[in-house]
Formats: sequence, structure tokens, C-alpha cells
Amino acid sequence: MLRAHLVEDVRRAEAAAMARLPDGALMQRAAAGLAAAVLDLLGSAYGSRVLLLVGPGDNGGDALWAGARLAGRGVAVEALLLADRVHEAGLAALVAAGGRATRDLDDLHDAPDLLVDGIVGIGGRPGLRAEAVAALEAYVDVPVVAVDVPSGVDVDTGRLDGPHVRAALTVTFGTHKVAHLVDPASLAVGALHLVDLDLDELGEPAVEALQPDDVRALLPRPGLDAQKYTRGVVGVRAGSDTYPGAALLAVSGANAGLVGMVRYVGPEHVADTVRTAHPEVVGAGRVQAWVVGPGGGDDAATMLAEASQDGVPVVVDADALAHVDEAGADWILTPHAGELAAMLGVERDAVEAAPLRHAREASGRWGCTVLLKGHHTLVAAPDGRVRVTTTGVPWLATAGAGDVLSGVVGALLAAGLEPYDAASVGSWLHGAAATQAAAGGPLTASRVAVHVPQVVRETLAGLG
Ligand SMILES: NC(=O)C1=CN([C@@H]2O[C@H](COP(=O)(O)OP(=O)(O)OC[C@H]3O[C@@H](n4cnc5c(N)ncnc54)[C@H](OP(=O)(O)O)[C@@H]3O)[C@@H](O)[C@H]2O)[C@@H](O)CC1
Ligand SMILES: Nc1ncnc2c1ncn2[C@@H]1O[C@H](COP(=O)(O)OP(=O)(O)O)[C@@H](O)[C@H]1O
Ligand SMILES: [K+]
Repeated sequence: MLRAHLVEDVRRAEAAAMARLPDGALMQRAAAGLAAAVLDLLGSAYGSRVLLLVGPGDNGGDALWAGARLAGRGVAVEALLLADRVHEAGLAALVAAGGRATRDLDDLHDAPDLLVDGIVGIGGRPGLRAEAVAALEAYVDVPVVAVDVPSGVDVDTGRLDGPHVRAALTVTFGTHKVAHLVDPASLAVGALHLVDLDLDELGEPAVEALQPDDVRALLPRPGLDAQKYTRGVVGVRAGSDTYPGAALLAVSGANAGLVGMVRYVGPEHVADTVRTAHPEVVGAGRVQAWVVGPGGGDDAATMLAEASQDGVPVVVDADALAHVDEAGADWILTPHAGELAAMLGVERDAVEAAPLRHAREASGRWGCTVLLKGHHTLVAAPDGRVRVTTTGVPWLATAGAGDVLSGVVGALLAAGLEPYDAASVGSWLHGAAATQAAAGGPLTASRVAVHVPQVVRETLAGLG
């Protein structure tokens, strides 16, 4: 599991580690890891130029000490000091190693190959001061390595309020922070590299992200004595005269092999199309979970009312979301930002600016799992836990992709996974299938469903 902790938890664990380590040991480990990552990115030390942007705190200290190490390896290192006082020992080390420091942007030599953002780290407030913005604007085309976090982001929430760094690589220390995983800040992080500091006592993570091993452990798989009913039956109520295709897509996700049987209930001509495309699918009957809503149009309210009567878990998606009054504790709501905004009576922009807060709020309000779709989809449980999906590609932002997702999640729910696991594992598989289907290029929603079995196969085999 990839875990992200709040700043207060990082501070506490850091204090405990500092109490048992020699002075400055943690910063030296951080700086060594940072310098190694910068060297990797540069390719070669000699002839390379690096500019450190140095703020007032220990984040600047990390940058200066890493700069000293880089200068010692032959990199031409300059530091632009953006505060009246900077980390003194770090500055002295840089200068002793042959680096150069200035407070004046105009006093810098040729354009660097890389910027190192040591402006602020976990002690930073959102936004950047004018001098930092001017320095970043002077080198807009130069890739940035962020120290710990891209400066300017709100570390504990992932919000962006004001100017911030956009990194090509973020090198973080000890544990991940919320802003690394949660949108919109996660969009500014670039590649993410963790330098281990052996911190213990970090406590419970604020958010976490499933890794292939976690998914492997959670995936339902048939026992030797399995029969179709023991594997679970998922029912899909989706599609309408206006949107017949949504039924096909939701069924294709449900029918990716993760359950024993799939039932479809909907308009007769849609059912014909579903059966032609998926001959395995049968009609009404007992199910262990329902998927309700994709393409439901005006029928969505009836679909939801009928599915609710069975008392089994329900995945509520798309048109059915508008009709959720009271939700069962074992339901999963799967809105995108626009749908969640309508449910909560706020603007879409507000949800997009603070998806973590709104996903948590919705989960609390309806007392069930909420899966908020986006670049990094969030799954929030009513007890406060949140998982972030880091699989997937932007090509997945295509019509019908959400319908496939609801089917996959419903199948996992019917197979017996807890709602929180069904939603997060389903989202992980959906993203991984999209990445595989896209193979670096465009994809359509139908192709995502086709790739789910192969992703499951590779994950079970430990190839994920
Ligand atoms: N924790 C760990 O395990 C380890 C931590 N390590 C490193 O320490 C970093 C944290 O260092 P830190 O605590 O000194 O805070 P940091 O972020 O450098 O600066 C805070 C200062 O900036 C200022 N300031 C605030 N907002 C601002 C803004 N928007 N724009 C401009 N200035 C702003 C504010 O000053 P103020 O304005 O309030 O006077 C405050 O004094 C951490 O991210 C990691 O890199 C590693 O070395 C080892 C392991
Ligand atoms: N920028 C992005 N990067 C990766 N995945 C994305 C991005 N934007 C959207 N997605 C994913 O694409 C899917 C779109 O679903 P949705 O908005 O419900 O579309 P539809 O309603 O047409 O099915 C979701 O799984 C969402 O997480
Ligand atoms: K930084």
C-alpha cells in the first residue's frame, strides 16, 4: 500500500527519529536521496547546470545540502536565495563545494538544465511570493525537481490556491503527503520518488493508494469447489430508448469474468442487444448486488426503487444518482465531479477544487462508500478512510468509461468484497485496463472492458 500522511503526523515521526539519530542526520539522508535523483535525471554531472531556488526553511536546507553534493560531483550549481535568512549550514556547504549563491535573479549565469524547488516544503502555506514567481517565470521551459512537495500546493488537502510549482519530478522524504496523490495538486507533482528515512510512529495514513500486491490479495478468485452462484451474481439495470449503449458498456464491465453470472433488466430491445453482444447474460432473478443508472434517463428513478427493494448492495451511477435519497450502508455511489456537485448543491468548480473534502462529505452525508471519478479517482468510506486510484491514463476521459467502471465495481461487490474494497479495486483494475488498452494512444470505453481479464491475469501472476 502506498500511504500518505498529514503534516502533523510527519512532524511527530520526524521528531521521534531525530531524538534517536545524530544532529542533522535526517536532512543528510534527504539531501543524499535528492542529489541522487537529480543526478539520475541529469544523466551526467560534468557540464550540467542546476539552479536551486531556496526558501527560508529546512526545505531550502535540503536543496542547499543536495546542491553541495552535486557541486562536489562536478555539476555547476547556483542558488537563488529567496528569503532574508536561509539554512546557514547548507549555504556554507554549498559555497565550500564550489557552488555560488545570489539574491539577484539578474546575477545568474546561463540558463540551467534543471531547477530544484526548495522554496517551501511541509511548512509552506499555499501560494508563492512574487520573487519565487519571478524566478519560475524566468525559466518556464526548464524542468523542475520539487523538494518534498511542489511549493505553493496545500500539502494536507491537495488544493491549489494561488501560484505553485509544476514539477517534472518530486522527491519526497519519509512518507508520501496528501498533495502527492490528491487532485488538483497531484497534477503538479510529476514523477514521484520516495526517499526512505526509516520513520516509524507515522500512525494511520490520511489517504492511501492500492498497489498491485494489495489488489492481488483482495481479488476474488474461485475456489476448487466453486459454482456460479457461490461466485456471486451481479444484476445490471441500465440503458433506455435514448441511451441503449450505456447498458452494453455497464454489462461489459460486469461480464469481465469476476462473478459467476450477470443478469440484465431493462427495455426489451436493449436486452436483445445486450444478449447478442454477451450471450452469457441472463434476465431478472436473484442477485448479490445491483448496478443501477448508466443511460437510465427517465427510467432511472424506477430502476433505483426496484433495485433497492432486494436489500442487496447497490452501485448507483449516472442518472440514478439524482434519485438517491437514503442510501444503504453497503451501497456505492459513483459520481463524477458534476454529478457530485448536483447531489451536494454546490458548483462543479468547488468539487474540482477540493475533491477530497467533497468525497468525504458525501460519504458522511449518505453513510456509504463514495467513488468520485477524476484524474485520480477517490474512494471515501463513511469511517473516514480514503483510497486514491493512481492507475489509468487521461485517454480514459472518454464517453462511456464510467459505465464500464460501474459494471466492474458491481461485479466485485456481488463477488463478496466490502464496498470500500470493491470500489477501490474496481477503480484500480479499470485504470490499469485503460492503460493497457490505450498502449500510449487513444482508446474507447468498450476496449477498457475487454482488457480487464488480462489485467486480472497479470495481477494474479504478480506481473502488475
Ligand atoms: N519532516 C521530515 O521528516 C523531514 C523534513 N525535511 C525537510 O524539511 C522541510 C520542512 O521544513 P520547515 O519546517 O523548515 O518548513 P519549510 O517548508 O521549509 O518552510 C517553512 C518556512 O517558509 C515560510 N513560508 C511559508 N509559506 C511560504 C510561502 N508560501 N512562500 C514563502 N515562504 C513561506 C515560513 O516562514 P514565515 O513566512 O512564516 O516567516 C516558514 O518559516 C520538509 O518539507 C523537508 O523538505 C528533511 O530535511 C528531513 C526530514
Ligand atoms: N484526466 C484523467 N485521467 C485519467 N482518468 C480520467 C481522467 N478524467 C476522467 N478519467 C476517468 O474516466 C472515466 C470517465 O467516466 P465518466 O465521467 O463517468 O464518463 P461517462 O459518464 O461518459 O461514462 C472515469 O473512470 C474517470 O476516473
Ligand atoms: K518544495
